[in-house]
Amino acid sequence: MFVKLECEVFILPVFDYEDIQLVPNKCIVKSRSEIDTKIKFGPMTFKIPVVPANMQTIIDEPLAVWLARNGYFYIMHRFNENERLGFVKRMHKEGLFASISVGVKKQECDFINSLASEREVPEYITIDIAHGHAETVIDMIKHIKRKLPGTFVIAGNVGTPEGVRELENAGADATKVGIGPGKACITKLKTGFGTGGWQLAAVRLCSKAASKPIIADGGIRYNGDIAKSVRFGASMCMIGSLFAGHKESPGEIIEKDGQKYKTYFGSASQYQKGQYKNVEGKKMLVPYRGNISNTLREMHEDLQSSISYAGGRNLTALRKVDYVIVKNSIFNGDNI
Ligand SMILES: NC(=O)C1=CN([C@@H]2O[C@H](COP(=O)(O)OP(=O)(O)OC[C@H]3O[C@@H](n4cnc5c(N)ncnc54)[C@H](OP(=O)(O)O)[C@@H]3O)[C@@H](O)[C@H]2O)C=CC1
Ligand SMILES: Nc1nc2c(ncn2[C@@H]2O[C@H](COP(=O)(O)O)[C@@H](O)[C@H]2O)c(=O)[nH]1
Repeated sequence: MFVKLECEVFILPVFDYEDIQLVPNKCIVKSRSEIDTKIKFGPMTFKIPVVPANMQTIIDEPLAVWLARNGYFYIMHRFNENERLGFVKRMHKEGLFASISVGVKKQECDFINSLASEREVPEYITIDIAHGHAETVIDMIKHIKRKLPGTFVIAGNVGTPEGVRELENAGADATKVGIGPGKACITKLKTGFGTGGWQLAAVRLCSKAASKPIIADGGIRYNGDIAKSVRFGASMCMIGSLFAGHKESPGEIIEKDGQKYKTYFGSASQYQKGQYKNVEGKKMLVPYRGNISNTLREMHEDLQSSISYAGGRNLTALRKVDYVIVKNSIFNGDNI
């Protein structure tokens, strides 16, 4: 499949995670334990290039504390608006970094002003909007940079090189790429728009235009997709559904036919919004998976293996590997 962009001359390949295989290089380590998966992102360095999605069924304060304490990046969601100042204060009091989300409405500008006047400067602020290539987001980036110049600002979501460039030019320190590839997403069905089905190709296009880090957001279904995101230019991967089923996940536990599940719902679903208006998200059950530390450990180990296949010792090795497009055939007829 190919997409024609703007004029007849540029024809770009379109693919998603399941269409790509990375091509191995000679191994240069004796053990995968020698391999370093750390990533510097903004002012801090983290164990792996992965962040749980800033959604209400994925992250809450106890999990944010655990992640920060254990060397992982986190972004708190923005849906408990009035708790955020206290959250930043509590994280700082514990000697932990504060990473929060904001929207773009008028009261969000006032919230930024209150952080500035209280001298509570979060290390990271993420502007979390469905259609991030917008003047409202540009204004919010400028407002945060004016009031809290020390904060690392992540802005999104976008799905095009033009979106990345405009947000970077407005002052964003990183951009988040992904419109509609999420598991709980129905944007692609309700609006006809987005990067659903070609998210990895969109990450590639956007990263080529970017001069600052990008976060690949949505559509990651297997640990190998993290290596693929890095190959195509992501510095960080935001993941929702793979993190939804844990003991620590805030979603409700449900028992059905003797099996345990947790609920996962979209941030633009009626369950988040409290009403059926401009709904672009749905609710689902995901199988219960036990402790999040096991999943993070497995992601770390799998990424170490990926880097060994890339023929390197750290994440930079992944950026240079060859790849092949194997349209929807990587499963080779197998079901997982
Ligand atoms: N990554 C993705 O693909 C998507 C993610 N989401 C998630 O859902 C949550 C809610 O997002 P969002 O609805 O933006 O947040 P809000 O409901 O806070 O909306 C933010 C502002 O943007 C306006 N707005 C929202 N969508 C559009 C649009 N398509 N065109 C013009 N203005 C718009 C809203 O006004 P009004 O509502 O009056 O239009 C509001 O003023 C976020 O967490 C977001 O990340 C949602 C959809 C897609
Ligand atoms: N279109 C929508 N996208 C949403 C919604 N809520 C969250 N999201 C996005 O999904 C990713 C997580 O994707 P996953 O494939 O890892 O589950 C998240 O980070 C948001 O960008 C929504 O209601 N509609």
